[in-house]
Amino acid sequence: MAAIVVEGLVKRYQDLVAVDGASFMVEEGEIFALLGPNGAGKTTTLEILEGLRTADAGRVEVAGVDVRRHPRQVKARIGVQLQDAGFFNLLTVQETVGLFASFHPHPRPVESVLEELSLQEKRRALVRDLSGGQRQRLSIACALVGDPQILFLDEPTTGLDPQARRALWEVIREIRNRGRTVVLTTHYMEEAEALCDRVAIMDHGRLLAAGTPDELIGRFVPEDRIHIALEPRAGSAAVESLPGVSRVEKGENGTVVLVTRQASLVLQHLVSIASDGQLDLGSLRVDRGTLEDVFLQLTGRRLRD
Ligand SMILES: Nc1ncnc2c1ncn2[C@@H]1O[C@H](COP(=O)(O)OP(=O)(O)OP(=O)(O)O)[C@@H](O)[C@H]1O
Repeated sequence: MAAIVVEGLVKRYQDLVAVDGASFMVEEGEIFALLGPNGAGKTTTLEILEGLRTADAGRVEVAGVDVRRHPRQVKARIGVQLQDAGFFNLLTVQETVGLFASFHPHPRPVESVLEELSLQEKRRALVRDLSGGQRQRLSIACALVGDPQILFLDEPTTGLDPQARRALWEVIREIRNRGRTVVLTTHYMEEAEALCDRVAIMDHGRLLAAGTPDELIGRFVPEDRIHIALEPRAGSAAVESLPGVSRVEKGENGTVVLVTRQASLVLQHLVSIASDGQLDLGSLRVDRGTLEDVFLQLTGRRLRD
């Protein structure tokens, strides 16, 4: 069953169309990302799903409930990560999660949520003494303590160092593995690729494409690039005519790049002619397309220009 259904969503701020007819679905039990640059309309979309803003047009169903008609019922089923400005600096971690637990009719035990977020050892620490990564985990703990079916995270890893970011990915995967649905926003392509089951790419309020990272890469950047360093005496002629090679480009440091939609076929042939002694392979690397390339293909520009 779908956890979320969005159809023809439109939101305007005066003359600006912040969300321009977005339609997508989120399946139960998946990690789903709205991915796009600053100003793409991700937060606006998320806040409409959460019942915090009203749409100008379109239909939004969350956990089977129409958000516009029954916002309270929706709020009882979701968890929303607040930015840490909402915390009291002089409360401890345990007191903060306990406070959020008191807002819900059937909260989870505070202790089990602290454990899930690896915050047990910090339970007596004051909020003001936490690191950036610990604050992010605390804000997720507060969103989880009400035992929501669907968890919303707005840019959960922004500002974290790579290690804290990876630790948080693990936490988010665990939440999914416990059968919950996670909807997040990010402008990190590699985060969406590594963490999310499905992504929707947004730009200027429009939803450009949605699918698993593999589907999007397969659809929009179907070519792989096989970089090979040939020993000086080997000519590139032997590899240029291999079956499956669409074209040959020059790579860095004199490498030859075979562009192909059939990487495994080309690799088999490469290995076979190398073992026949017809080719002396120095080194070999296969580059697949990335979501960054998908974005470039769809918009003509890089995400982080
Ligand atoms: N309350 C508001 N009033 C007027 N314009 C707004 C308001 N909120 C957002 N906008 C505008 O709507 C557009 C979409 O903003 P939104 O915050 O949804 O984008 P975003 O993709 O979440 O960006 P970011 O990654 O920077 O958070 C932006 O151009 C923004 O300036």
